[in-house]
Amino acid sequence: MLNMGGPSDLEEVHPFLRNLFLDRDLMRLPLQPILAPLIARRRSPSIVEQYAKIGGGSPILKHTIAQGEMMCKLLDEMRPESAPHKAYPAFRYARPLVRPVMQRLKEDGVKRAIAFSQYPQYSCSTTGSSLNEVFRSCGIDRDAGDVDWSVVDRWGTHPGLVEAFAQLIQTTLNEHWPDPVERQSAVILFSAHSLPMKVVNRGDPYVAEVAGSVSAVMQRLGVMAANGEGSASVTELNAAHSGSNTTSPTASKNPIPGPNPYRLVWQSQVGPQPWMGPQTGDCIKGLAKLGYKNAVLVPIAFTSDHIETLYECDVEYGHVAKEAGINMARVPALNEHPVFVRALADIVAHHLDAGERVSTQMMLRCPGCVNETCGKQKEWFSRGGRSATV
Ligand SMILES: C=CC1=C(C)c2cc3[nH]c(cc4nc(cc5[nH]c(cc1n2)c(C)c5CCC(=O)O)C(CCC(=O)O)=C4C)c(C)c3C=C
Ligand code: FES
Ligand SMILES: [Fe+2]
Repeated sequence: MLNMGGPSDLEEVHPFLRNLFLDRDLMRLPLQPILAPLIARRRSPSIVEQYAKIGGGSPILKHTIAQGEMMCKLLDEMRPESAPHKAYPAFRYARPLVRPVMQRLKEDGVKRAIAFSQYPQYSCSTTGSSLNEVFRSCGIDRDAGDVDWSVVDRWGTHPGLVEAFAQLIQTTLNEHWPDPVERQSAVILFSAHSLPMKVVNRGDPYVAEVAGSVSAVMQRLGVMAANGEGSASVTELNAAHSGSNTTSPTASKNPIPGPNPYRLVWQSQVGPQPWMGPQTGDCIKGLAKLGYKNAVLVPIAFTSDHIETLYECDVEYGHVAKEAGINMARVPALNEHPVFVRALADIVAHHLDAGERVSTQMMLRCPGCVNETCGKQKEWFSRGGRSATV
């Protein structure tokens, strides 16, 4: 279960940031081996403060272990022919790091493994970086035994993922806005970690794939609305509209039944370079200026809680919304949601049934890619992780 990971305690913040700034698949810096620890040291105090405010560390390992155990239990029932299934969290920047995990696979005598990216949408800066690290650990160093590899690299429109998001959004809307007119007026802001424009323009598929997830979730919410399971029915809206003195101009003028209005927005950009926009914070302020009163924030590109949901969304954007006069709710991260965990098991079961080593889409490098490791890694995985010619 490949992911970036997060510091489990405050002590791990510096090594986590150092590993992140050292990652040449994520960013290229001059004199990187020297600069990375220095930048990490400079950024550590403010990041330590953020992790201290969310309970002293990232909960990502706890969630990944729980998701893995639940997924494997389901898989053992669904696919006895490949049982027992076992999940190994393997993180890019925090413990358990990819390299020692590859060593454990060897010690455990594993013969068949799936590199299962836990990022639903593919970016070379996230999934690509993790796959490159697996390749470096096993393909180049050959320190992980003789494992037959395949890859699950993207699943941003899997029906189970879409269903879990749609259910979580609908529940949040229902709970946060008991009044159907107010509820219907809430703007759904799908917020994803941004990408530098340099990466987008190289042909990285992430931005388009996140948009694909958003479309699929909105389509599902539309079906739920049509079936009367959605935000508000026509009768409900008409009844509420006739007697309502709602504070939101957009709500009282236009009570259309159906899914809510929505936008895809981007968060967490760092540094002075241009990044994909519009930025989440600016959008919250902009909506307030346009007269909107209600918004719901959906973390669409990460599967468990982390500093971006718990600190940036809840603390920072919570503050922005309050200042701007927006009543904002945050949709919970997927974490151990049963529909989501079943989706993980279903993705693996289908992958095993299909017998495909890598997806066609994974084999296509970014048209602007200049990172040779990407090409070697893809070739290596397409051969099942065997006989690398490096
Ligand atoms: C799908 C999600 C993410 C993408 C895409 C992504 C790209 C990306 N990130 C940086 C630089 C930084 N990211 C940092 C933290 C961070 N990044 C993500 C997710 C994605 N990044 C998360 C979830 C986190 C937080 C970890 C946590 O524990 O919650 C940081 C460190 C924090 C900081 O210093 O502000 C940096 C730096 C780049 C350059 C990039 C694409 C090229
Ligand atoms: S950067 Fe996308 S394939 Fe290399
Ligand atoms: Fe990031």
